[in-house]
Amino acid sequence: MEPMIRVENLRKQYKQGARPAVDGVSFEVGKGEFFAFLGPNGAGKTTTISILTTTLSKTDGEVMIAGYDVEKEASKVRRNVGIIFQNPSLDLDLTAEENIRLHVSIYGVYAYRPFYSMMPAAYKQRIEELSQVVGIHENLFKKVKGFSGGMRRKLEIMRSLMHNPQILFLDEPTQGLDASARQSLWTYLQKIRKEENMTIFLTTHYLEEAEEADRVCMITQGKVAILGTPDEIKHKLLGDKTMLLRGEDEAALKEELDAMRATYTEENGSLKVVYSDKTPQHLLSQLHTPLTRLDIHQPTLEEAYLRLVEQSERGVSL
Ligand SMILES: Nc1ncnc2c1ncn2[C@@H]1O[C@H](COP(=O)(O)OP(=O)(O)OP(=O)(O)O)[C@@H](O)[C@H]1O
Repeated sequence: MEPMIRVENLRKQYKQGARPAVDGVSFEVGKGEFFAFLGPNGAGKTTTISILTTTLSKTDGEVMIAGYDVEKEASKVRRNVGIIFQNPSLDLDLTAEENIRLHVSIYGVYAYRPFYSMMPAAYKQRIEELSQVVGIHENLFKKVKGFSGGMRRKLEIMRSLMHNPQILFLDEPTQGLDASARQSLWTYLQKIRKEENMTIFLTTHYLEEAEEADRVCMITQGKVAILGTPDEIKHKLLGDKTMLLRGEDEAALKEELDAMRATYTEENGSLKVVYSDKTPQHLLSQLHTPLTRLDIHQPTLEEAYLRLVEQSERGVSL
């Protein structure tokens, strides 16, 4: 099956750039996949996402979106994608619904009618459906001027979904939102993603937003540095997952760990035990020796990312 996004050897050299902003990037994203694209400032994320969404031309390479070539079939690509950029682009003097009506008519999804009541039933139904999902149903007919930052983002997301896109591109969608607005936005995005089996392509500087991604691609200086599931990336950059245990009876605890062929080392009177499942629960549930210490360290994507950036600054290649 053709992937939803296929990028092969993508390169972008800006006229004034000393080196290519994107330098031979390749990856594929499948249908319904949640793909996070991460990297430090200036790594080439916005350049890549702009090429993938047809707003910037590439220098070299091949990019297929929903089976269409970004350059030869740009309008078909646009019909299949929804885009949310860093800076909101709403008309504050219009109501939420008017903003959407204008957008869908510009994009040729529905012909423009001067009143909501005159719009086709399919449009009204989609508005009803989506406004419930993103939680702005009560405010549909109010001016955007009075909306909070979180509500404006929800409206943008709703607007970008009106034409049933197969892929949603989100370029730092929660920039400038407070923690609770960020969380509620993600709840809605995940809900929409499940309901519509939509592919999500995300760039973000909030690493915890990428923890739930199916796969993560980290780029540095225009090149893919690492690509894999969050667990694979953490393992590759941070090594084994471990916990510190101390038993009431150390010999008995070691015996139990040996019996289950667990890997461990001794560290300041505790045992540093490696676990490979998502959580150490399975391993712990098999121990009978009472524990006097249990310290579990769950590595985060943020730690993995910081390690990568530090290695890239030192010129270490993976
Ligand atoms: N129009 C342009 N002309 C010349 N160079 C550019 C242009 N736009 C971006 N660049 C350069 O290309 C590189 C990649 O920039 P890009 O904006 O894609 O990075 P980014 O990963 O999105 O960064 P950020 O996290 O800061 O948004 C940077 O070195 C940047 O200075």
